[in-house]
Amino acid sequence: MTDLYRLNDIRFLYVDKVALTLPSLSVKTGKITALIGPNGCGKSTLLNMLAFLDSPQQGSINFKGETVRTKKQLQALRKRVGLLTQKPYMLRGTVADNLKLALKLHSVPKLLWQNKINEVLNRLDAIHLLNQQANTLSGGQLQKAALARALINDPEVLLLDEPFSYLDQAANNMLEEFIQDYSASTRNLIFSTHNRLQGLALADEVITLINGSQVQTPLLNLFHGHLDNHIFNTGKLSVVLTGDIEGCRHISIDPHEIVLSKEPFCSSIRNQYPGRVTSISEEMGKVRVNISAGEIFQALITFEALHDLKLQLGDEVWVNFKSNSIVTF
Ligand SMILES: Nc1ncnc2c1ncn2[C@@H]1O[C@H](COP(=O)(O)OP(=O)(O)OP(=O)(O)O)[C@@H](O)[C@H]1O
Repeated sequence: MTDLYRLNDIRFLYVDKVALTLPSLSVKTGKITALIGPNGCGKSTLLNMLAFLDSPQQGSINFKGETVRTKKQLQALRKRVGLLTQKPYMLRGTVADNLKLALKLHSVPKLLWQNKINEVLNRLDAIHLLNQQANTLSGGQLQKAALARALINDPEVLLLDEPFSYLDQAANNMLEEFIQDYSASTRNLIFSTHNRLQGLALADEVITLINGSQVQTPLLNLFHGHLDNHIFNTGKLSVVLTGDIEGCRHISIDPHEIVLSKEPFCSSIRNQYPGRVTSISEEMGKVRVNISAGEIFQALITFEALHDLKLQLGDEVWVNFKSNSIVTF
């Protein structure tokens, strides 16, 4: 199946500051894709590019097999995607007025407007906002109204930039359900979040960005620090690395690669740290255990392992991982 997007050799700059460097990046068709990474890593910049609002200074974007070359193409493609920006902006007038304008810009016959507006607002449980002035909406209501606007023309791709930012628990749950239902309808959805666990839990595919580059790690157990002679020092603990590594600034350890034990291992594992269990929760059929051991580690273990270890909150436990399970960048 053709990729939804294929980006090649991309460089995006704000004046002379490089915001994105992506040698090759693909987004699969019919999936929920999460774009995760810390503040300032380039998520919004990438989403604006995927919405065809901004073009990179270098490289090419291919959408559904079509390589974008001209301004005319960009303008046409903009209409095929829906973007919910991080800080949505609505024009003066009611929510309905804003939705009508979105329909008008897509040349939808007037006859269909009311039905479409009611349908999209009902879908988001927001029909009560229909006649509310846009400038009186709360942060969460504005988010819903803007999501309705992004959805109303049934886009081929829905792009959501940090959609959970201003939501209370109920609205957060509603949006999570919306995203999960969206996947069932085989539409394409890409959302950005700095909440790694939310991204991992909701998405089929995850794209992780650090400092404008894609990294092949889920960013769990991500630690920053300095490398000195195969010892990576985070300031709170020292981690032994092996192999030919030069000047890395970050390490991450896959939570599946962390082995927990009640006693220290007498084995070749070089990285062993005593800690204390700070939380235990179920996650996607496994058990996530957080351990405070200098740094906070997250381990994903089986229910059998939890049972065998008889782990409880507050228990002392050893965090163990092999040097070759550490990703450096
Ligand atoms: N208009 C702009 N002019 C100059 N620099 C910008 C501009 N917009 C973003 N940047 C810079 O580009 C980098 C990427 O920003 P971007 O907004 O894409 O990151 P982000 O991952 O979406 O961040 P956040 O999670 O805080 O929204 C940052 O260093 C940011 O300061």
